[in-house]
Amino acid sequence: MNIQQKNVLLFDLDGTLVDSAPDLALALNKTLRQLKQTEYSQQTIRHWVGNGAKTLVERGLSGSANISEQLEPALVNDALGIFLQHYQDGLCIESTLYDDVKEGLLILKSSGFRLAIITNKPAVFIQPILSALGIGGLFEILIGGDTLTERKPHPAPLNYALEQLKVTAEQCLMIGDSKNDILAAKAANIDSVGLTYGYNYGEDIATYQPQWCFDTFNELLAALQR
Ligand SMILES: O=C(O)COP(=O)(O)O
Ligand SMILES: [Mg+2]
Repeated sequence: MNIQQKNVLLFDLDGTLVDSAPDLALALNKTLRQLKQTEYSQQTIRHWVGNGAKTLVERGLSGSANISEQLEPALVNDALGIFLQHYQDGLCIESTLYDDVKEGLLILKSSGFRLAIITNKPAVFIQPILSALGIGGLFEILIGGDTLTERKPHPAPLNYALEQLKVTAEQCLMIGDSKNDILAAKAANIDSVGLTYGYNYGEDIATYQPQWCFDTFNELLAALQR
């Protein structure tokens, strides 16, 4: 289907609209320090973002994107609680919208597109981050990694969005930076856009074959408006 025939845009959050890695890294390193574990650079932690808070904490404790089988569940549990508190206390200190996101979303909204957020981060953080960055009132629904029992790359959050918005898969476009977004979209029969500037574990998003790839938010905007 042609990209101009889409009228419902399902946006991923981290790495797509918001460069949230600085604050995720700050909170993770505070957690690791408190637990007397090794800390990591923001550059390293960027490659660990994308599967929600618990996985990020497990990767931090493992020092790798591959989670160690030796991790103690009690340590993970403690670390997750500490991390969520630190992140809550500093949700938007260094996080920023990517270039042209605010202006672009306002144009899309006023041109009649319906907008939704489908992220893997805990739902409780979504609205405060959107509000802090000045894009709080634009989205009809906000779906987090804990809204349902399944999260991206599972198609459930996308199917749930279709139900809530009462729209068809054909009307929708999933827009994300990570393979989780593209795989979830394919499993839900929704066309997708891969944005190349976010976090995808250091991999090229084109490898996952979204229908379209763009290097900037403005290129996406231009394609939707053409
Ligand atoms: O917080 C994460 O793990 C990633 O969230 P995202 O799904 O918005 O990219
Ligand atoms: Mg993302």
